[in-house]
Amino acid sequence: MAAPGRVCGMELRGMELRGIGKWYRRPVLRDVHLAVRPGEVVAVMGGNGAGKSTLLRIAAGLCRPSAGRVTGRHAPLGYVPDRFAAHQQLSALGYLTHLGRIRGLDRATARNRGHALLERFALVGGGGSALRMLSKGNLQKVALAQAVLVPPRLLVLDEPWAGLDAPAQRVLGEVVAEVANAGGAVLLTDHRADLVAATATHVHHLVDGRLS
Ligand SMILES: Nc1ncnc2c1ncn2[C@@H]1O[C@H](COP(=O)(O)OP(=O)(O)OP(=O)(O)O)[C@@H](O)[C@H]1O
Repeated sequence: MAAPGRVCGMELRGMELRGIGKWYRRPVLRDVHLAVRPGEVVAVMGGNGAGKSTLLRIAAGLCRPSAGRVTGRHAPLGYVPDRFAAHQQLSALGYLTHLGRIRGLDRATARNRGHALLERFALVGGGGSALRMLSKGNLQKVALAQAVLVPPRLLVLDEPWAGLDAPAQRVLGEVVAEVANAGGAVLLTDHRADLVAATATHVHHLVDGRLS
């Protein structure tokens, strides 16, 4: 296992967001500075529309900032969006196997790892369930499983507890801790202060586009 902060003997500074700004019709993010180091679980909290998802999309490289830059975004990246839309006919396990192969795993490894994650999150109906038939909470379990299918060095989670029952919430806490203990950097947002406080090593608040 790699010690936090070191991978292949090379010291990593982790991801840094410097002077991030984002404008749509109005400024959403203003001069945001944020570091997420290996082994850290950094949470960003804020009200509806505060810009949390926008910030996480920029961190994940899915959205360009209007100002500033992101450095140290190391692959593999795991990402759970705020809305995980899966309308495919594929089964949950078929989807994870497919995704694992795209991410460089061989078929057996992708399938075994996908199966183990779905078992761990206790997907109701099992891996054979069609994605489009899954309830919100069960679909969230698949979203989480795909994010850690290949152990990530950067894990970005947008409201990861949404829809999860109590046992799955506990599993999520364990999975996040495992990623951080293996030297991964975790950036997340959620509205549940108790879960965030129990999980994060650092908590920031986004108010009027600025981070405190
Ligand atoms: N693609 C877009 N085009 C225009 N405006 C956008 C876009 N994405 C986000 N916004 C706006 O940016 C603001 C911040 O949205 P964002 O989704 O980042 O907030 P949030 O803090 O994640 O909110 P919530 O807690 O409700 O999920 C909102 O006013 C939203 O309407």
